[in-house]
Amino acid sequence: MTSYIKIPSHLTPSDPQGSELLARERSKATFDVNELTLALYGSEELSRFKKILKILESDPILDKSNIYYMGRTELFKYALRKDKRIIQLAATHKWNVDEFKIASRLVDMSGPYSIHQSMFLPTILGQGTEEQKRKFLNPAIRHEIIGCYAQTELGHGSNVQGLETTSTYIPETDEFEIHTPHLTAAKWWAGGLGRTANHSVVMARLITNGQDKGPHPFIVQIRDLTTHEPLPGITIGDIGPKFGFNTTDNGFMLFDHVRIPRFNMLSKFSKVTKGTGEYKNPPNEKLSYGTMVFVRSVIIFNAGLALARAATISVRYSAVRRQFVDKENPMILPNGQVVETAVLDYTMQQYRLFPVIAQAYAIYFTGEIITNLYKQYIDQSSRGDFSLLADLHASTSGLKSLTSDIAVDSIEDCRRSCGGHGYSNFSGFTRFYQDYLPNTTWEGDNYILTQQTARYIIHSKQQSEEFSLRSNESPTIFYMLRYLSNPSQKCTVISPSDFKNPEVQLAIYGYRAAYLIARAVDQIDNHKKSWNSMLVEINRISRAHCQYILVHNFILTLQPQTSDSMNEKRRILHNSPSLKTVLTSVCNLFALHTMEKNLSEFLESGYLSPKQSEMLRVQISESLNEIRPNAVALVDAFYLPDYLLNSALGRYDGKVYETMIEWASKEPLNGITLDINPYSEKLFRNDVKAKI
Ligand SMILES: CCCCC/C=C\C/C=C\C/C=C\C/C=C\C/C=C\C=C\C(=O)SCCNC(=O)CCNC(=O)[C@H](O)C(C)(C)COP(=O)(O)OP(=O)(O)OC[C@H]1O[C@@H](n2cnc3c(N)ncnc32)[C@H](O)[C@@H]1OP(=O)(O)O
Ligand SMILES: Cc1cc2nc3c(=O)[nH]c(=O)nc-3n(C[C@H](O)[C@H](O)[C@H](O)COP(=O)(O)OP(=O)(O)OC[C@H]3O[C@@H](n4cnc5c(N)ncnc54)[C@H](O)[C@@H]3O)c2cc1C
Repeated sequence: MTSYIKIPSHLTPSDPQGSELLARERSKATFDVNELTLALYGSEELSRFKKILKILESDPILDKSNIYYMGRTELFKYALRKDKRIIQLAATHKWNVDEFKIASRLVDMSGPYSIHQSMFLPTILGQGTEEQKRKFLNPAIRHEIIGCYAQTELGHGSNVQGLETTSTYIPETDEFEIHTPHLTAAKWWAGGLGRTANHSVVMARLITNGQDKGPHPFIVQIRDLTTHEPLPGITIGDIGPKFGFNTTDNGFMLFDHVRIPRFNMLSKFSKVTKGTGEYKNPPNEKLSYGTMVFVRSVIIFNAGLALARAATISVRYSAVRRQFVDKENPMILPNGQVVETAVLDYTMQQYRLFPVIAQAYAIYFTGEIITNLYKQYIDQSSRGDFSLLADLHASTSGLKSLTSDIAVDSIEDCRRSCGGHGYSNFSGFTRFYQDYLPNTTWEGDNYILTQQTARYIIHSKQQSEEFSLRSNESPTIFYMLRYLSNPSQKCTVISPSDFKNPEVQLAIYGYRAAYLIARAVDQIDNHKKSWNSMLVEINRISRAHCQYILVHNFILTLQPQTSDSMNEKRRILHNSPSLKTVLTSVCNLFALHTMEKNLSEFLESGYLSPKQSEMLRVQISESLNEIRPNAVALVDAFYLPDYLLNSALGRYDGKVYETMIEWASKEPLNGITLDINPYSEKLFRNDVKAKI
């Protein structure tokens, strides 16, 4: 890339250098970073990751050095080029789905084909018959057709039952007619629809024999495969600039009585019979919402990765960045020189950043557990057993909401922890934050989704006679019985270190959640409170329940398991006392910091006393001290390469200042000649100065 300013090459940052500071941090670690990386990825995935990284890093089309200087159109073209390139590389190197996902994660830019891969393919896979998969899935996997997922409309997104687009069965021709009856029925937001897709999953109300059977998925070809023009009766466009996610062409679409064959209704679960138009009910009414459950489970896992990334940038930078000399405890180099204190040594910075490391680990482990639960559901449902669906829907809804909220808040906290440089695109936070942000809205607005979780739990409590029975089936609400059976219990903590006991932590979380649930049920059942009047409480219930799950899963991950049930990753962890020790500190910090952030609810429940809450704060401070020597190593273990981070602040080698000035010298604004005379005729000249 062109530099427009020549930076004097003899200048280096004042000592100590960033690389030296990070090396000192790394030498303090009490555990083997490579071992922890292996425990997170597993040897097979790690070696695939390294292999794919090498390919991507050296590919000129996937070079990221220019992207901070691009506007929307240029960025979109770049995104299309890189999407095509990944597909070509996948074919050359014969990548499977997992390898393809690794490559997409590393290239780290939503693109015109993203929704094809994340929603169009999974919808056909999950909702199509074998015949439909042969017709649509195989060409879609080969990218001979490109699809999108058009569910949301201009007037309705959350209320799926309120969608207005219709799909009416026409027995005479054995077709469906897709139609947009009102402006509010215009499909809106679908990723890839604006300029790219030639097919779409369209969620439309199925009307047959005059009866409205509600929203169902249909495959509709929307553009000509040769000219790429919209097909007759279909109007399509890009919806315009957005807060972020500008590398994807989110689109709108209107249908004017467009006919498609009956075959195109995805019919794995419900069907319309040829000629008679008879409707065959699905085994569970919500199976057509299956793609949302899948994507929500992916969002939970991705929240852990987003937190790991934010923590990596801000922790490394805070180890390099120095401000003021802490007079009571100055930073002294091996040569005796007193230097300014690394901002990571300020306790306030630790209190802001170390909980983010802990959140990343906590959500990573729950992400893995939810991914496995989803696989288990898919396995059972393929045999006609849908018993896990209600619990899976409840837990993925609440956890998607909680984890993406945590991630959005923490990414911004991490960005701010980098001071002024956090505001520069070179921090690696700007597009990352903008593109992450819609995770709190898409696949279900985060506030709305908490109602799904709370409703499931409240129903379970209301049916308390069968509750114990149902809780056996439900892997996520078994804890409630224990606390509901003895509502006057008190927390047993008598000294700060008692808070480190996992049993104590679970009891505190369990009691608080059960208390909120019992109180809401009392309000609804005995005081006839309306659902709407209870929405704030309902949101609290879902969050309390999901925080319990996160803490429970972290503790579970660290507990010894029978070797049979342990996979390679867990075996590495359990065979290493040093890993278990450091992760136990991280787990404690997660549990206790989350508790402190929600202290009013724990106190209100009466389980925790004000005296105990003081001890809690003492123990949090203790946990921060425990983590301090391992902070950089804990983020290094995430193994997020510079190629992914694309951050001057979070570089592995600590060369923050050298990179900042080098990247600034490439700003094209530095290359244009300006006429700043306010009275001259020309506003400015666009000719470029001599290139260096
Ligand atoms: C093969 C190759 C694969 C490659 C894959 C590669 C990569 C994959 C990777 C990545 C993906 C990662 C990240 C991001 C990807 C994509 C995001 C980008 C784009 C975003 C797209 C979108 O946003 S698409 C649109 C999404 N829209 C929504 O989410 C709408 C939200 N609203 C709803 O879901 C629902 O309407 C509702 C849940 C809010 C309310 O439901 P509704 O039916 O209206 O009514 P009720 O509330 O009355 O519920 C009735 C009962 O049904 C239960 N229920 C509801 N939903 C579900 C469900 N989904 N599953 C199961 N059960 C459900 C509900 O609990 C009620 O039950 P009870 O009657 O028993 O109480
Ligand atoms: C970047 C991006 C990409 C997207 N990609 C796609 C895509 O590919 N395909 C697709 O189909 N869709 C897509 N969407 C749409 C997305 O799924 C919806 O925007 C989302 O589900 C929220 O729905 P809504 O916009 O109707 O919000 P609304 O429901 O209108 O929400 C507005 C406000 O009302 C509140 N609210 C609404 N109902 C209730 C209630 N019952 N109780 C309490 N509060 C309530 C909400 O909390 C929110 O604060 C995308 C959206 C974005 C931002």
